[in-house]
Amino acid sequence: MTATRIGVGGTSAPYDVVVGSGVLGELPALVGDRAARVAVIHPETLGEVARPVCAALEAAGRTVHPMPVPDGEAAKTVAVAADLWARLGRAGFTRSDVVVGVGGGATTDLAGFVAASWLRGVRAVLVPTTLLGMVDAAVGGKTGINTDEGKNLVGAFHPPAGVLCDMATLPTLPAADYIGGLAEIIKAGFIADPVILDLVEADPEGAARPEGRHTRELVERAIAVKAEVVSGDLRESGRREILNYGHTLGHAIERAENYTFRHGYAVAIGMVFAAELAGLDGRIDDAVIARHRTVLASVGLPTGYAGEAWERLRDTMRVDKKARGATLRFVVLDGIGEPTILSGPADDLLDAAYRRLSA
Ligand SMILES: NC(=O)c1ccc[n+]([C@@H]2O[C@H](COP(=O)([O-])OP(=O)(O)OC[C@H]3O[C@@H](n4cnc5c(N)ncnc54)[C@H](O)[C@@H]3O)[C@@H](O)[C@H]2O)c1
Ligand SMILES: O=C(O)C(=O)C[C@@H](O)[C@H](O)[C@H](O)COP(=O)(O)O
Ligand SMILES: [Zn+2]
Repeated sequence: MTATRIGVGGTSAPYDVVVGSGVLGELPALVGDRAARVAVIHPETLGEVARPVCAALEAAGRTVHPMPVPDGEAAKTVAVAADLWARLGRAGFTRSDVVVGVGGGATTDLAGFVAASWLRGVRAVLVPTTLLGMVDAAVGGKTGINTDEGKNLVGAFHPPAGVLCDMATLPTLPAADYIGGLAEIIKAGFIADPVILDLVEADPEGAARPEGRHTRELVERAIAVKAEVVSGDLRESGRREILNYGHTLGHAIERAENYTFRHGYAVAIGMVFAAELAGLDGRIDDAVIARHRTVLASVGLPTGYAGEAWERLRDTMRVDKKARGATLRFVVLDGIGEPTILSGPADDLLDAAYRRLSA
C-alpha cells in the first residue's frame, strides 16, 4: 500500500504526516537539505529501531549523532533535557541542524521540547514507533516534560517539520502499549469521528492488533482528526482543548501512580469519568455513557479506578492546563462528536462521578 500524506497547517510552516509501511526512505526529504548534523534521540532500549533511521540519514550524507535516553516516561525530565542540551552543544549543533525523535510519545515529547529550546528552536522531525505516538503525540506540536508537581507542566508549542509513521515498526510493540494507543484513537471517535467507534466495535480483536483489518484506516482517521483540530488552533486558545478529553483526571492518575501507569490507560479511565460527569449534568444519556465502557473494555482498556485517594487526585487536577484560577474545566460531550467545556462543576458532581468509577 502506498504512503498517505496528511497535511497539518495553521502555522507558517505546514508539514506532512506520512503514513505507510517501510517508508523510511522518505526521511531524508523530511529532514531537508540544509542540515549537516542530525541528532537521533531514541530510548536506549530501542537501538535496533533507531539503527535503520540513522543509516537512512547517513546514506543521505548527514552526520548522525545517536543520542540514547532513558525509556518511556523516565526521559521526560529536566535532567534528561539538560543532558541533551549538553550533548548538542558539544557536537556543535547550529540553527540549520535537525533533531529527530524516534520512539513512543514520551520520547517524541522530549525530543520536540529539546528542539524547541535549543538555540530557541531548531527543526524537529518525529518518527513515532508506537500507535499512540503515530495517532497523537507526534502530531500537533505540543512538546514537554513532567515536573514533580504534574504531567507536561513545562513545554512549548513547536510543530515538527515532518512526521514519519512507519507502521512496519508496530509489530514489536508490546500488546499493552499498542492497546494504550487505542485510547487516543477512541478519544478521536468520541470527540469528532464516530466512524472510528463503529470500526472498533465491528472488530475489537482486530483493532487491538497491528495487522487488524481496519488498522490503517483507524490510524489515518485519528491523525486526520488531530490534524484538523490543531490546524485551526495550534496554541490551544479554544477548540484544541477537545483533544484533552479524558486527560484532566487521566493526568492526575498518571502522577498519582508515579508515571508507572500507561498514558492511554489513564485517559481511558478519564473518559469514563468525563462521560459520567456529562451524564450527571444532564448532557448525555445512559446509552452514551455505556458506550464508553463497552468500546474501551472491548479492546482491553480499563474503565474503572479504585486506586489513589480521590482528594489527592482532585488537588492534582487544579494544575491542569485547562484550569483558570480556581475553576476546574473539563472537556465533556453533549453527544457523540459534540464536545464542549464544563466549567466549574460543583464538588458533589465530581464526587458522584468519581464514585461511579470505583463502583
Ligand atoms: N504531545 C502530544 O500531543 C501527546 C499526545 C498524546 C500523548 N502524549 C505523551 O505520550 C506519552 C505516551 O506515549 P506512548 O504510549 O507511546 O508511551 P512511551 O513513549 O512510554 O512508549 C511505550 C513503550 O513502548 C516502547 N516502544 C516504542 N516503540 C516500540 C517499538 N516499535 N517496538 C517495541 N517497543 C517500542 C518504548 O520503549 C516504551 O517502553 C506520554 O508521555 C503522553 O503524555 C503526548
Ligand atoms: O494535542 C493536544 O492538544 C492534546 O491534548 C493531546 C493529548 O492526547 C496529549 O496527551 C497532550 O500531551 C496533553 O496535553 P496537556 O496540554 O494536557 O499536557
Ligand atoms: Zn493524550
